[in-house]
Amino acid sequence: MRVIDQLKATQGHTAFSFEILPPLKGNDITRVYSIIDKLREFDPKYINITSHHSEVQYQEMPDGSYIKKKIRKRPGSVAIASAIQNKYGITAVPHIICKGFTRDETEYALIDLNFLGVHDLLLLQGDAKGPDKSADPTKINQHATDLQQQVNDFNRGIYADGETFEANATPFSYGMACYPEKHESAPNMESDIRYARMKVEQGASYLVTQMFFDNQKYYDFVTRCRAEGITVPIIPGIKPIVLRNQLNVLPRVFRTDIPEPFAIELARCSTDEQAKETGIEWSIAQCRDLIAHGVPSIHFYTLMATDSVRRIAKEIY
Ligand SMILES: NC(=O)C1=CN([C@@H]2O[C@H](COP(=O)(O)OP(=O)(O)OC[C@H]3O[C@@H](n4cnc5c(N)ncnc54)[C@H](O)[C@@H]3O)[C@@H](O)[C@H]2O)C=CC1
Ligand SMILES: Nc1nc(=O)c2c([nH]1)NC[C@@H]1CN(c3ccc(C(=O)N[C@@H](CCC(=O)O)C(=O)O)cc3)CN21
Repeated sequence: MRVIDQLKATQGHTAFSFEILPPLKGNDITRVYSIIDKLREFDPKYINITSHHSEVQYQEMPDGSYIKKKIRKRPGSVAIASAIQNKYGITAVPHIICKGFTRDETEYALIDLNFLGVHDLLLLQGDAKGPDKSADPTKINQHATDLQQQVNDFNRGIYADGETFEANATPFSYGMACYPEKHESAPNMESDIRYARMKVEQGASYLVTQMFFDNQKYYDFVTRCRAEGITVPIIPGIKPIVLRNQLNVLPRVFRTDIPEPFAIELARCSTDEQAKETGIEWSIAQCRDLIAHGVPSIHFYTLMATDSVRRIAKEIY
């Protein structure tokens, strides 16, 4: 069932979903299955699979010179999405990103996903991992809204080069990202919400938030979006903190505030194990409050935090 239909079918119960990363190149899919097996009992309505483009790295040669290498550390999002759907019968949502992929490459991924019966996507800009000077910007989608146009065109039977084909009987549906604390490159919140509204007007059936640790920021953001005419579900994204240094890393990398009481508790932790326990408690409190506010679903970012997500889910579902 499509994500949006899953969200509509919750009948007042907050649904559970989570996001996984493809294994590092060289590892097999059993790593993915072991995460899903740990979280399956909480009835995930859908599972997101992140997408990672290649990164440019310089490798030192024996003679002291360097060669430039493009390395894709975590390939396989399309295949993993299909494998999950077939093995578990759970809706898989592969991420499709702009950065690092030409429109042609994206088109081939859409064609493969269509053949595989994976019809839910999350459309994102993606993070730039070092400048790739060989990439031709005219061949790459710049913003998530450009990628969205490509998917909409594909749904209508128009390829990236303008050629037409008989549109697929089963079009893609998709969600997109939003930022309760503003995206780092947005000049102001108004502009960020304007683009969020554009995403919805042009076809996003729901929005999922960047991680946040202060629910009030999420509630205020939802109120503002509703006032701006955004009516689709806005799914809160929750990241359990598992490391002491995330107190400083997450605000720097994701521009998300850690509220003072939580920051004080984390600063008091002398081991990562204590930070993990503190993170679990904070997420449980956050989720209980979100559920009390009737959110349709909570989406968990599981990276390094599968055990935490399991313990949180046990408490709240
Ligand atoms: N679930 C997930 O995995 C999530 C991932 N992210 C990540 O956050 C990053 C940003 O992704 P998106 O939000 O998809 O990027 P985006 O392209 O929608 O937005 C990036 C910035 O550009 C602005 N913007 C959007 N469309 C524009 C347009 N047509 N013209 C000018 N400005 C425009 C936005 O307001 C924002 O400031 C990515 O790295 C993504 O992977 C963020 C939240 C959740
Ligand atoms: N900008 C952005 N990119 C993403 O890939 C992304 C988001 N936002 N938000 C939602 C989810 C959550 N994601 C993530 C990704 C990494 C960590 C993480 O824990 N990273 C490491 C290193 C961070 C760094 O230094 O780059 C950490 O120790 O915190 C957490 C959540 C992936 N997704």
